[in-house]
Amino acid sequence: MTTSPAVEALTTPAQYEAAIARVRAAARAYYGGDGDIAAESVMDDAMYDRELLAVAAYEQAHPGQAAADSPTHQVAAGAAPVGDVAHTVPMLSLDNAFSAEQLTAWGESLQRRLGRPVEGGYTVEPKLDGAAIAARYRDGRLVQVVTRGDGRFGEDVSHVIGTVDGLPERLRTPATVEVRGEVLFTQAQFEDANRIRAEHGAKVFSNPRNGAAGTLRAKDRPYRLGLTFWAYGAVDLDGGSFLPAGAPHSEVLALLSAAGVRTTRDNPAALRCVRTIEEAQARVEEIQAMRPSLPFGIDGVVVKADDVAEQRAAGFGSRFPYWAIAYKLPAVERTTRLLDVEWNVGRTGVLAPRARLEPVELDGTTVEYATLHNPADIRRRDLHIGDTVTVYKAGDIIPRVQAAVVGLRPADAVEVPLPEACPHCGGDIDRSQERWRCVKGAACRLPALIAYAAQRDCLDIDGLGTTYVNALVASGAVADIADLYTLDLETLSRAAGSEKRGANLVAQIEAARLKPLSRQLCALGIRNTGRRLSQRIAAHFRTMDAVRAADAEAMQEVEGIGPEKAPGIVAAFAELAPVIDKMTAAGATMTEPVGEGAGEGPLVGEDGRPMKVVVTGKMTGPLAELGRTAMKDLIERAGGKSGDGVTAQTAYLVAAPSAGGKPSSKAIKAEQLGVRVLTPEEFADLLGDLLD
Ligand SMILES: NC(=O)c1ccc[n+]([C@@H]2O[C@H](COP(=O)([O-])OP(=O)(O)OC[C@H]3O[C@@H](n4cnc5c(N)ncnc54)[C@H](O)[C@@H]3O)[C@@H](O)[C@H]2O)c1
Ligand SMILES: [Zn+2]
Repeated sequence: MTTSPAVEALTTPAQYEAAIARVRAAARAYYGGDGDIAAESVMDDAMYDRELLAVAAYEQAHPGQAAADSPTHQVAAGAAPVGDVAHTVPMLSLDNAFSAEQLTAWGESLQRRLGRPVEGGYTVEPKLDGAAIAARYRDGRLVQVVTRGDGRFGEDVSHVIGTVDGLPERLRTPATVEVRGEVLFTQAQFEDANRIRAEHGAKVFSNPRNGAAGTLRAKDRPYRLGLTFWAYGAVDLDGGSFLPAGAPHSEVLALLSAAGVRTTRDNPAALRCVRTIEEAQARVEEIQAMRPSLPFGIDGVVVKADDVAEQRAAGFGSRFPYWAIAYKLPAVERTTRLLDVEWNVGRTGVLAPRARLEPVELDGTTVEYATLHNPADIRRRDLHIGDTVTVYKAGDIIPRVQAAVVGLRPADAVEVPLPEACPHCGGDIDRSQERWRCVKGAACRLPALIAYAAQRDCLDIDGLGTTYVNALVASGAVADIADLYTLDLETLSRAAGSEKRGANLVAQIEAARLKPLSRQLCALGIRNTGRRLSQRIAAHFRTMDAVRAADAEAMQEVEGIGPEKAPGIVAAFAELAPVIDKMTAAGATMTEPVGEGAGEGPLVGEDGRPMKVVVTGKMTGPLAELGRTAMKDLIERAGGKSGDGVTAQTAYLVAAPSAGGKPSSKAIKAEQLGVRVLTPEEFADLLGDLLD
């Protein structure tokens, strides 16, 4: 699904060495190995992972030429700052899987190592995107905190004791134990941290992970930043009196939780025990679905063998244990180039900047625009046109520009220019607040909005030319679109200069009022929704009430509205609530007649709307040859709509019975929601001759 930045296969020793140098330089910047505390990545993770895979592929193909100190077999690519505190047991990294197939392959390799099936089951827990630490407790008191470092030696960062939520200074039991886990900024802590840093004139952190890693290592900052901890393991240091020998992973974490440490069990995406890899995969998908709503970053899901004896039997490589794997989720942060900053004037006259970017693949979608807040914020982030910037996307929120990678700034980069006059009307700008606005306020855009609404393919009020509109706005008779519907003959005659023209306008406005919902939507002039999209929204929802009730997810069911546009459109409807109420009160039509835009076919519902169909797994029988796109086409030709996830609105789930007899996670969901599940054969029957 996600396309990745291309990395050429390495074919010569020179290319191989150059790739290693790039990986190492990126890793040094990433882990702060150059001694720079507020480390700044020069490559994004997706690119880094691709480069590292290319190095590994070359080493597989040319085993004799692999460098002894290759980043492929060193923790942190051998580039993290190493301290002088020896670890009790090495702190390793994790092997990665990027697909269900790779997770299955890992399960099979684990079985091969054990020489029999895994009996103790697996745990599935979030992979928190922060920095790893080992926290040593003696008799229940936290005495030392150490970073991962190179896995064998770490840095003493005990100065953070007392500032990390979830890592208490005292346990509820006098245990002597080393707790291992991840330290990070939650989203809220990250925003606080950047606010505090801005107040102290310090550079803002480019992302929560780098910020947390830098904060761990910074010993004498004049301010304190709150961090959060989640434990994902422990090392017994008192001969089994706190952690019984042989306690499975899940039980170790339960004991830590009981002792007062926050663990991956105490998390909205909590650790679960499962029996099979299929169940693990289903839980991975659940956690992935939760990701946008989590108040902190995760970059994957970790699956581990729960049983300690099985862990021991599987063993370790130089870089990672064989009994655990990180299922990586698509990147939510990428770096790309800032091409330009555009300024739009909002309905109330606010000047809103947005960044135009070199298109980049982020969390499964291509991103070309990102939010910027206001001029002061642009200056705080020290953004230049031409900069390489980090772009961050949490859930379905519009992506935002986080920071510039100052180290990569080209010589000809220029500070982002700020507007000198209103970009819409050319008038003066009120700069008294952080958000700049046109001094005309709402009146800045109103004449243009009304002229737009009056066009033929919108409300079609032919006689309402620019001069009359300006007169109506200037006299105060019209302050929004809804006011058009309440204008009387006298006011219109005055604006138009004669009673005859006034009467003509009254008749046209009366006709406009009766136009269907799609035209009324168009007249609202919502950014990103032209005439066509207004038609689709109206055909999909049928009533204004349904449109207003739709959240971003529901809005995306309209063809042509993706995760990028949906939140802005939903927000615009909310903002326009008073105008819509006024239009409704003035008698404007707020429904769309069935027929207009409604389809025909076996997948058209009784209400004339397309039925939602979700397809999962490989097709069989008469549909065996059809891939994803062909199935989607077929569903649409039948008048339906294809969707990715099973929801209460899904009409059918088409699923081949799985080979192992185990229902897929979608099938389980369908059953829970009472959605009908059809075999490919049954579905083919339903479609009838559409298949030929
Ligand atoms: N952008 C760059 O330039 C750059 C450079 C180096 C590394 N990286 C990124 O860093 C990652 C590799 O770094 P890594 O070797 O530190 O490994 P990693 O972060 O991918 O995975 C290992 C770490 O995961 C952490 N973790 C979080 N939750 C866990 C859980 N529930 N159970 C166990 N461990 C858990 C542990 O700290 C462990 O050390 C890659 O994703 C790579 O893209 C990026
Ligand atoms: Zn203006």
